[in-house]
Amino acid sequence: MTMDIRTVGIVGAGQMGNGIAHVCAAAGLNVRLNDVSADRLNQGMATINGNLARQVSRGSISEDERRAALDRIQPVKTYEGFADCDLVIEAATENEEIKRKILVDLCPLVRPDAILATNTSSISITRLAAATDRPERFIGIHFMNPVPVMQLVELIRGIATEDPTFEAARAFTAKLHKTTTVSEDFPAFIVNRILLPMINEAIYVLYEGVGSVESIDTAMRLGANHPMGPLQLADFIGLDICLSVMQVLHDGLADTKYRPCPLLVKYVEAGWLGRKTKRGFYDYRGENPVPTR
Ligand SMILES: CC(=O)CC(=O)SCCNC(=O)CCNC(=O)[C@H](O)C(C)(C)COP(=O)(O)OP(=O)(O)OC[C@H]1O[C@@H](n2cnc3c(N)ncnc32)[C@H](O)[C@@H]1OP(=O)(O)O
Ligand SMILES: NC(=O)C1=CN([C@@H]2O[C@H](COP(=O)(O)OP(=O)(O)OC[C@H]3O[C@@H](n4cnc5c(N)ncnc54)[C@H](OP(=O)(O)O)[C@@H]3O)[C@@H](O)[C@H]2O)C=CC1
Repeated sequence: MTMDIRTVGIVGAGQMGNGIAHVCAAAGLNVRLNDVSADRLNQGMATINGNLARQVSRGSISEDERRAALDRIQPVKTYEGFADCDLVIEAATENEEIKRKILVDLCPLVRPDAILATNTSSISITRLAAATDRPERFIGIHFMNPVPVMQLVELIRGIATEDPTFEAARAFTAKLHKTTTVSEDFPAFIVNRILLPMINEAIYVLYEGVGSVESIDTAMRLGANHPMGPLQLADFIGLDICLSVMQVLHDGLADTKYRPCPLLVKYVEAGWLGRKTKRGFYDYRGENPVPTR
């Protein structure tokens, strides 16, 4: 019988973690949300509240539904708070060492039958599974940003992932009214294998002086009907994540076509990570975003 996921733990209350918490709570699931500091947790809860309030003001949910969803999310300071979870999703920083440490620390504190998942954008599911005590109950559940809006979730099995784990993950994403696609466990899976080289190429176009930030974004918005220009999207995703995905592609596929653009490296080294640090290819500190090149 397929495991019924009712209580979900989430590690990381950043833009993805809080988005996943939002959609789970809105779908009636109980959520336990964890992050490294009380500050980060409070920021995550405030973002969820803001996004739910916007849904109320647009009439897509009622005030009672907003309050009920918020009440279903319990911030937890330690992994002991995950003791009653059926599923725990790791959605922390895109860094393999950090993710492995989280998984190692988590395992003794969650139920032996609980499923563990990662929202990684690019890292091998099989390698992350090997850091756990239950590779057969480990899977990639890759949400897209912004989670409350984007329809797709990629499911990625590691080499050891068993069928009941896959079926439980599929039933869970169906409860969230998302559409799933299945990807094999290759670097960056399907969406990011295609999307991130396009973004990296846009940064090369900027680096080589072919166009300005504004002309590149306008070209792709109006010339290819993309909802956001590639540099605007890079800032939205986070330049640290973009760089990390390109590094995983470059290392994992050993092809120079995936070489991260040196300008992307420079922005990340400067701490200009996009919207989350208020500066990236655009400066967000004023009323309207201003291109930084
Ligand atoms: C890196 C990875 O591993 C994988 C990835 O996720 S790659 C990134 C994938 N995402 C994309 O490519 C996003 C591209 N951009 C878009 O689709 C659109 O610009 C967008 C949906 C983000 C915003 O669309 P828009 O029409 O400009 O915005 P707007 O009209 O203000 O909002 C549309 C809806 O989105 C919601 N929304 C917008 N931004 C949001 C956010 N950050 N969080 C939550 N909800 C948001 C709004 O509340 C609104 O909801 P309702 O329809 O229920 O009222
Ligand atoms: N951004 C995107 O568009 C998408 C990202 N993803 C993936 O989702 C994951 C999260 O990304 P995103 O939400 O954007 O990143 P963010 O940087 O917004 O959030 C990551 C959060 O994890 C926290 N964190 C770091 N270490 C730990 C830890 N040991 N325990 C608990 N929390 C921790 C960070 O805290 P602090 O900042 O204090 O270190 C931060 O609050 C990544 O794997 C990313 O690749 C997937 C799809 C889309």
